[in-house]
Parts: sequence; C-alpha cells; structure tokens
Amino acid sequence: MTTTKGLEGIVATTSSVSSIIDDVLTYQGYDINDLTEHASFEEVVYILWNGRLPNQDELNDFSNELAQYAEVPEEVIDQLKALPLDKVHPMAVLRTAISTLGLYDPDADKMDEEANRTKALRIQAQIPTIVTAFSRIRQGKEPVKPNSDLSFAANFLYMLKGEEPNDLEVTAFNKALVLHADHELNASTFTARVCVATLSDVYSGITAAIGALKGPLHGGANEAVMKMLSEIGDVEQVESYIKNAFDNKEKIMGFGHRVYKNGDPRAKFLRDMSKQLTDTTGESKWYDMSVRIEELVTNEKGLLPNVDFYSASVYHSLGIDHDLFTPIFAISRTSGWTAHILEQYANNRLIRPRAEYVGPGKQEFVPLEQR
Ligand SMILES: CC(=O)SCCNC(=O)CCNC(=O)[C@H](O)C(C)(C)COP(=O)(O)OP(=O)(O)OC[C@H]1O[C@@H](n2cnc3c(N)ncnc32)[C@H](O)[C@@H]1OP(=O)(O)O
Ligand SMILES: O=C([O-])CC(=O)C(=O)O
Repeated sequence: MTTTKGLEGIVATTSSVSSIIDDVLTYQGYDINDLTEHASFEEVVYILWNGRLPNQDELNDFSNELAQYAEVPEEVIDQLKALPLDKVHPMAVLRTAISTLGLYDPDADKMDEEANRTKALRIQAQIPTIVTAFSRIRQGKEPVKPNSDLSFAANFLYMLKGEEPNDLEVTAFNKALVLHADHELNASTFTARVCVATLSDVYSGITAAIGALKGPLHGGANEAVMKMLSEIGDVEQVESYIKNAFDNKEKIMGFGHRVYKNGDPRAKFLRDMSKQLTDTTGESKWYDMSVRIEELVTNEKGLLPNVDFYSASVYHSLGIDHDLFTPIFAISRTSGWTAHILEQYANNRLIRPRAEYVGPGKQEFVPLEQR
C-alpha cells in the first residue's frame, strides 16, 4: 500500500464536470476565461448539470425554474429567527439551514434521477434566500422576498440589501459566482461525493460539503484574507505585517494551492474587479494593500494568489459583511457540488479507501483488575 499525505496527486475518480489541465480550468470543456467574460451564472449551472450550452429558450426556462423555486419554506425562516445569529458563524447557520431544508422536502429520500435533479434545483434556488434572510434577521430586519424578474446575481444583492444593485455590481457579482462554481475534486466536492456514495441523500451531501468549505484552508480563506487586510489597515503597514507573519511562520491566507503551482487562473479576473470596484467606491486602499501583499509574498516565497485572495476586496467593495464571504462561495459552489453528486449517483460505487496502519504492534490484553 502507498500513502500520500493529504492524498496529494492521487486520482480518486473520473469526472466530466470540470478539469484543471496545464493550469487551464474548464467546466464541462468550456474554458473559464470565456465563461467569466460571457456567461451568466444561470448558464454556468445549466452547463455543469447538462454538459452543454443551453439555447435561448432552454436558458429562459431554466432561469425561470430557478426563480420559481427561490422561496424558502416559512418553517426554515422561523428556525433562522430562533437561532442565536449574533453568536454563531454564518457557515454554521447555513450548514444547519440546508439540513433543515431537507426536512421540509417530501422527496428528500427519493433516489430517482428526476427527484435528485429537482432537489439540486431547489437547493441552488433557495440557498441565496437563506443566506440573505439570516443576514437581515440578525440586523433586526425582515427578509426580502426573491424578485423573479432579476437575474440570480442581481436577486442575491437585492435580497441582501433591499434595493436593486447597479450594473457594475451585478456584473462583478455574476463573475465571482461563475469563477467559484466548480473546481474538480477540491475538498468540499470530494466530501459531497464521499457522502452520497453511501447512497445518502442530496441534502446530506450538501450539508457535508458546507462543513468542509467552512475551514480556513479552503473556502474560509476569503474571510480570513479580509481579516488580514482589516488588521493591516493601510498600505504603509503591509511590509512590516507580512515580515512579521513570515518570521512567525504564519500562512498568508489567499496564497498557495494544492494543484496550481503557476498561479490560479481565476485570480486575475478578481484582481481586475477589485481594482474597478475599489476605484468606484473611492477605497482603493483595499486593492493597493492586496497588490503590495502579492508582490511581497510572491517575491519572498514564490507563492501566488488563489481565488480567495482578491475575492475578499471584491466582496468588501460590494458592501457585503465579511462573514458572508464564505456562504457566498457556498452559494456558487452548490452548482458544482450538485453536478458532482448527480454524476456520482449515475455511476456509483462506495468510496472507501484504506489507511496504512502505523500504530503499535501486537499488544497483550491485561484484564482490568490486573492493571
Ligand atoms: C478555494 C480554495 O480552497 S483555495 C485555498 C484557500 N486556502 C488558503 O488560501 C490558505 C492558505 N494556503 C494554504 O494553507 C495552502 O497553500 C493550501 C492549503 C491551499 C495548499 O496546501 P498544500 O498543498 O498542502 O501545501 P503545503 O501546505 O504543503 O505548502 C507547501 C509549502 O508552502 C508553504 N505555504 C503554502 N501556502 C502558504 C501560505 N499561504 N503562506 C505561507 N506559506 C505557505 C507551506 O508552509 C509549505 O512550506 P514547507 O514546505 O516549508 O513546509
Ligand atoms: O481546488 C482546490 O483545492 C481548492 C479550490 O481552489 C477551490 O475549491 O476552488
């Protein structure tokens, strides 16, 4: 038996959902560069679930379906209102809420393909409603009902703030959603696949995936980047902060990647958006600090920014609370998680690797009264 720490380099499954080959990321064969420039998030979800581009009618129907499912059962909103929202992290709330959502789906345990696709659609449609509802409830406000006339990206910002976003905000947020939608066998997607490979249900798979995304080595890094930027506070302070972090052997959040060693192809889009948005808000310091951190970390350590690094200043510039950054990642990644879950069901085998035993050799059992 061979082991590799963290399963580095191990090919654990075949998949047609997305690929990273020679540092090029594709969803079902479509290059992320094209999708980020030209596709709506709804179109990307369609591609991930169907393996091809929709025509205009198909896209209209699919977008309408997503919009129609966006309302969340009142019981789930009532549960949110009863939670200690000022004391817990939104990712813990989201993990609980998606699990609760499954309790109100009469088809939660129905396992045929159509039922599983409908569950994927429900979760994708309702996860923004849940995130925005608890954001508003914890501010003492009523949740805003989804507006089916708006795109997925615009509707999220509308439900979050209670007012319609401008075009720049919608374009930036849509791009961020497209860029986070899927990423081959990352930790949370693997978690989802392991979970449903026992023939457990879609809600369990997504709940498990949210738990894996929450950690700061994965999706939680975007919030951690914003915490670092806030602590630094000013471009003049970057150098001493980063030097201190290096001296203390601390990781710089938003840098490094298990697969990309020549840079994450998603980072450049987020860097550009960060520049554009911070210019617009008049708070260019968030972009300036980020660029200076990148210079120092890349020069000193050869590490490059990943998707989480510039997404922090993008979401901050969109006026989004910092602890909602990872839930937003989950909203987008639900499209990839569900695509992988459907793919796993379609060709399932239990995922059960082995562990190389490194514990003690044979030990003599001594009865309790003789110890
Ligand atoms: C959406 C996403 O999940 S993207 C990743 C988000 N996570 C982060 O941004 C957290 C910061 N980054 C990291 O912790 C890592 O780079 C990971 C988790 C992304 C990848 O981890 P691994 O593939 O296991 O790389 P590993 O941790 O072994 O790093 C290799 C070397 O680079 C160093 N390194 C890697 N990332 C960083 C970093 N961000 N800051 C400082 N040093 C780093 C490690 O300390 C290690 O050094 P060593 O060989 O001297 O011990
Ligand atoms: O692929 C990974 O390991 C992490 C990542 O970038 C993602 O999930 O988007």
